[in-house]
Amino acid sequence: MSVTAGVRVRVPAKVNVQLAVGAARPDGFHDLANVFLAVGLYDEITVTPADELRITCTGPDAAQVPLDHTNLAARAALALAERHGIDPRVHIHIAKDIPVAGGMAGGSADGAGALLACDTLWSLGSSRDELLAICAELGSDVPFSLIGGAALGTGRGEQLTPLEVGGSFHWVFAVADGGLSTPTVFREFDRRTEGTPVPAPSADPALLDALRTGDATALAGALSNDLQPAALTLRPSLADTLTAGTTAGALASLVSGSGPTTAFLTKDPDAAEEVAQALLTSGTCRTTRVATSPARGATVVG
Ligand SMILES: C[C@](O)(CO)[C@H](O)COP(=O)(O)OP(=O)(O)OC[C@H]1O[C@@H](n2ccc(N)nc2=O)[C@H](O)[C@@H]1O
Ligand SMILES: Nc1ncnc2c1ncn2[C@@H]1O[C@H](COP(=O)(O)OP(=O)(O)OP(=O)(O)O)[C@@H](O)[C@H]1O
Repeated sequence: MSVTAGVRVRVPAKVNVQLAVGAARPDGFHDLANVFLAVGLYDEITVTPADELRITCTGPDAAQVPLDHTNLAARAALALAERHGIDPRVHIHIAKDIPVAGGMAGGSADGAGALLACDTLWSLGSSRDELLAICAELGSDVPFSLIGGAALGTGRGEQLTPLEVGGSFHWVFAVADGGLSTPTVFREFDRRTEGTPVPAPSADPALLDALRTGDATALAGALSNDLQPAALTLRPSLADTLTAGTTAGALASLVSGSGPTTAFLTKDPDAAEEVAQALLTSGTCRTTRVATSPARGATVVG
């Protein structure tokens, strides 16, 4: 009996250490200055040849993941297959560890991972730029999931400039009950800013410097997220989570992307464990995760 080997790809989650949001564009998207940092929480995507395109998912949040062709992993396989005239008959298995609808780009990670895995399985040898172009069609966060590390995303977040990171940063993530819809959070941003001029978004030089030098205290002073007030309006209980983490000794806290996951920067791994424990005890979140950044982008691991 012959066994056809699959391809396994590991893809990290992200936190936005700066998310500067401009006014809504005519296409409904917002121009961003989006400073992405990949964190060491991973989904693993395995693709194997099959009779038809099929998705399965395991992990604590698996029940919330769509298993039809709206799944970003399926969309990635279909987009790549179409471009190369291939019949996308693969089984895509997602071992999901990234919180779903948590503002940590979990679906985007699966899209980028499936794209790299199918490209490898089908021996297409696409260039990084070809893969990035497909990623950008799939979603604003997907290109960053492919490259990982740290990067400034402009346009709607899909135009990436890699950034230097001079050290490790230690994070705690507090996972909330239920998700927040990204479009709803952007709409709330629009409602809050209606009638006031929204400045063009730009990256904060102090923040880029803190990343470059690996200075956690300086990074803590520069963290910012223009979507945070909108996320807090939609989910007021997140304010208690943010307070619980800072009271427990985090250097700084913020909502991760569109939320509702909250992120806490700590000075070292021991402090991260302490903050995670205090957050759990506070009862202001469903669970916590500790992770270090930066992390490598989508990588074939087997
Ligand atoms: C909040 C972030 O996660 C920060 O990294 C991203 O901006 C969202 O990226 P994403 O989930 O990949 O979003 P997409 O799938 O591209 O877009 C989903 C929806 O979010 C809103 N959206 C997204 C990105 C952007 N620059 N402006 C927007 O207004 C739009 O309503 C869009 O229809
Ligand atoms: N592979 C996938 N994993 C999780 N959700 C997916 C996937 N594909 C499609 N989705 C859909 O996308 C929605 C958002 O899920 P996701 O976990 O990507 O959110 P997010 O982390 O907040 O995204 P972002 O940070 O990029 O805005 C889910 O509610 C689900 O319906």
